[in-house]
Amino acid sequence: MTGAALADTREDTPDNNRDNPDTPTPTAEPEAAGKPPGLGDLLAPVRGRLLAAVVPQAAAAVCSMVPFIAVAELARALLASGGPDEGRAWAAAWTAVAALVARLVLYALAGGLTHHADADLQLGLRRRIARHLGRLPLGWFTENSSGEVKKAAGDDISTLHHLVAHTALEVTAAVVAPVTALVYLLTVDWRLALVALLPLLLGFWFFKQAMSGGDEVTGRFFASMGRVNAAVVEFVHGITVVKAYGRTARAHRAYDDAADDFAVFFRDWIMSTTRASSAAGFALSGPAALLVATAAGTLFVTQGWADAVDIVPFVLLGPALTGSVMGLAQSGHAVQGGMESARRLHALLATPPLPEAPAPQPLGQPGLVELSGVRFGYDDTTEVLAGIDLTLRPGTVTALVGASGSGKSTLARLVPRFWDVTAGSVRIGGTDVRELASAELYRQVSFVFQDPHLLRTTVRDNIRLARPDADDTAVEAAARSARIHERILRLPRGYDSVVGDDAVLSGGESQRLAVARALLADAPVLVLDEATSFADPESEAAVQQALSALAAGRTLLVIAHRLATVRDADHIVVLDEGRVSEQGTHDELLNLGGRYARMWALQKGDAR
Ligand SMILES: Nc1ncnc2c1ncn2[C@@H]1O[C@H](COP(=O)(O)OP(=O)(O)OP(=O)(O)O)[C@@H](O)[C@H]1O
Repeated sequence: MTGAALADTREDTPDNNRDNPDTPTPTAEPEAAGKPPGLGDLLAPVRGRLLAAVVPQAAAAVCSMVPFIAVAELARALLASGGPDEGRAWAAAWTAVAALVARLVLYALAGGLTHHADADLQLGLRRRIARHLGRLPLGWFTENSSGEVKKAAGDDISTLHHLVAHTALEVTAAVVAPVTALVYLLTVDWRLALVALLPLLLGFWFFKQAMSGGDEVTGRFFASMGRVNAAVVEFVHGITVVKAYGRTARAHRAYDDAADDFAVFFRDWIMSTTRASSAAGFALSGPAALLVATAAGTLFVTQGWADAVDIVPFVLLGPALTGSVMGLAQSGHAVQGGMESARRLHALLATPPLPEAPAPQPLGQPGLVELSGVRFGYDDTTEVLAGIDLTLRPGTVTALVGASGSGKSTLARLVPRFWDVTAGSVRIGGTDVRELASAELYRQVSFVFQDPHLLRTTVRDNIRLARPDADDTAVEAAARSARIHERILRLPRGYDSVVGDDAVLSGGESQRLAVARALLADAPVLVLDEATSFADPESEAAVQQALSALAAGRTLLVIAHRLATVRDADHIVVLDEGRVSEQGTHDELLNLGGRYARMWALQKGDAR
């Protein structure tokens, strides 16, 4: 991906500002002092609307009980001992109709309010995340997988949808409807009403039994499930190695063991909770409520404690007392899921961005890159670069070579400010990269790394990503220089072929496409880290030659493992454990007879 292209997605700039105390500290999303932010903080922007939605929802829940109450009253009016009361019967019927209409309107109002709030919340969160991602150090993206970002920006925000749009309303209805029924039943016969509550109390008790040790069991469930998933992922990822080395049976066994452990745990868990949860389910079911209402009603009537007609309301409304409790358990799960998502979203939003210089400085001589006293470590314990002084001049190619792990890629990535130095400075055109506006920085530096990222669009648009207005001649010239033009012409639709669709490219071809893209971006500084490593030696040499020709007026920093491809570089820098151990031209370094000369002899021997 070219720097110029990335510039569009970034707004701000330097973190790790240990060297630069004047620069403001990174502005991660604020957190309440002492308390980790949670779901409540995330929902704060829509809290008012959610509360406003609860009012019509509560009224709708009352209205949902009114038709049952009306039917009960209708029965009592028609079956009254003094004969049918026609006026009361009609009043009950009309009340039922009015309540049904009101319920419809109120539900729509409440649902509209929460869905509106949900849409705003999602939009706001997605914008915040996109803005925040654009301000994170580029290095953050090398350490955090796109899967994690997708989970937060996509899945976690979607999880919040159910919570915001539905859960508050479901909980309100699940509480208000039974309370309405209970209040009415208390007015009919308070003794029978208390008896009708028995299934609810029993159900709660059994439910509590079923859930005992819930946190511990849930923890074990996820741990066990995690082991199964890890075994599957390991098996699938390593399938080629596993097969090639004939270890299929062993890899299978790891998966079998994890699956067996999970099966044993799950069986024990289900066995231990099945009885209690089934009993809870039965106690809270409609038939149990009916059974209690009719049995208690029969007793009351036969004992002369109540009129037969007063049993009707209990038969009609008894099931409503318990019907919504199981739904409440589901809502509990939704809240738990929402809290988990909120935690992840907050973690992402709390990642410190690179601070942007308050007053960005203008650029001096474009293309001049100076590293002075550069020290850097990914953590506080290990120093990867231990004092680098280096000048990359416009019009020259500088090659970084050295053993694996000597810090070449780290050094190259400090130029486009993937991270900030721990000490020292990186200057472009005389200005510290921390003092440059990020858009300016990415106009100055393009980079191509070993694993180029191509977008699922036409080859042409992939090449002109950084300069969408570039004409076809310019695109083709860049492709020619990167030695990929001929290959593109052989694609089914040439430059209009779509990557991943009818443009299926090898690793080396993708890299050359990325090089073409970087060339077209035309930044004064070009950083290439193993950018042609997948290419065969012949085309790698050809691309490197083309790049050298293009170096006129540009500053090139090249990392290549094959020394033959950089022997013509103007300046070769040998890194050893984070320090420059030798530097000079190919011939100078060979004459020196040091590390470079040994590496060269070794690679020449290999080549023979
Ligand atoms: N993102 C990272 N987080 C933590 N440590 C890292 C990270 N990237 C590299 N390192 C460590 O920093 C050291 C230097 O790595 P670097 O990739 O810069 O070396 P290199 O010379 O480019 O190696 P190679 O030639 O194998 O690519 C290594 O010890 C590596 O493990």
